[in-house]
Amino acid sequence: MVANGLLLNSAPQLSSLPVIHIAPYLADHNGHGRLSTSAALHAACKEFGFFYLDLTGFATPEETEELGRLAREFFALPSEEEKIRVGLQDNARGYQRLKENVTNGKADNHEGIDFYKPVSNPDKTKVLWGENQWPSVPGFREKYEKWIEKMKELGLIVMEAMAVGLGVTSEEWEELRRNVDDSFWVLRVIGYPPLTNDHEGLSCGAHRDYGCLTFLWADETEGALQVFLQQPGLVVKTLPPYGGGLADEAVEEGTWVNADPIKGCLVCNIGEMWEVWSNGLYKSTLHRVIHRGSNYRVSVPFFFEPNFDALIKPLNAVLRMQAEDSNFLHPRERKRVGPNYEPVQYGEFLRKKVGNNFDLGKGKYD
Ligand SMILES: O=C(O)CCC(=O)C(=O)O
Ligand SMILES: [Fe+2]
Repeated sequence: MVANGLLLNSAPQLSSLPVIHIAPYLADHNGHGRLSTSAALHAACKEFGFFYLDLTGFATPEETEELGRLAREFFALPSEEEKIRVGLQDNARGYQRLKENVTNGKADNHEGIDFYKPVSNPDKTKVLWGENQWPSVPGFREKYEKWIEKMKELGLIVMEAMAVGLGVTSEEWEELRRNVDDSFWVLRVIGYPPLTNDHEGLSCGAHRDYGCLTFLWADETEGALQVFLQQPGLVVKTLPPYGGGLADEAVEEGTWVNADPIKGCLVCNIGEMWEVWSNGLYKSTLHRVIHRGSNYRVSVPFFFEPNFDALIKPLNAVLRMQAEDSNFLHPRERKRVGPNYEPVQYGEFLRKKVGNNFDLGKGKYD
């Protein structure tokens, strides 16, 4: 990392990423709990684009530990991995070997399995439109399918809570809900061997998630996931923000901080579609994984995404809020009020992203 021309090698310990409890939102009797969760989400999305979600009352640490155990069992079986390679299906669903995913032109030091929402008319000759490939590890499919159902439910809960935080009317919420009620979700099960000194890339290169909400469970490994927090005065090279085109590095002011796991919590962050909905008010924040320890790290991100045919455009509630705030300028573009983003057809956008994977030298997040 370059800071004021100096190289910083270690990420400072993060103390400030907020922890937001989902329980008050679930067990609300008077509206107060809901409003407090919504207000906390609003503040976290404006400030960081990242937060911890405490799942007490919704899921137990035992459930997530089991996901980790099953993932390890799978990654220890090379012959099983080869049976479900992405190339055997639609080039998106299935197992990707170590270093096969590329971010910012460099191979990522991880392997993983990708699952997507099943489609009703599968055709493996069309990118994204094939069938999921499940490992034969006993219990794997059953436990992961249960987790997917939970994460879909959580996605709708958090979406509603966020919408409330933005002051949407009930009609506006219904409209937004119709864009996410058949989420074209993605689940990744990722295995990270430790980085070796001769590896050119990272465990997972710096990127912004491109969709809606990411719910990440990771094992107890510390110092691996890092989040880029803006901090005036500290200059580092990063990627350009959403809409900034592909890959050229930009200079931003900030610092990389660790987002270590907290038991009972998921790490949650917003993707670029939320940046569009919120007209730039919420940030889709850069993050990366640098795993240098001695253990094999496992993480399981669930990407709660819009419906495939959703049209994503700045929400009226946000435009109202920004119009009332005479000081509002788009945080990055310094533009005046009004929509700062063109509408995005989610499915088309995703096809381009995933299509990139199969062009030489490009990856999921490029
Ligand atoms: O493994 C992690 O901690 C993060 C992975 C990630 O950022 C991603 O898959 O988008
Ligand atoms: Fe990510």
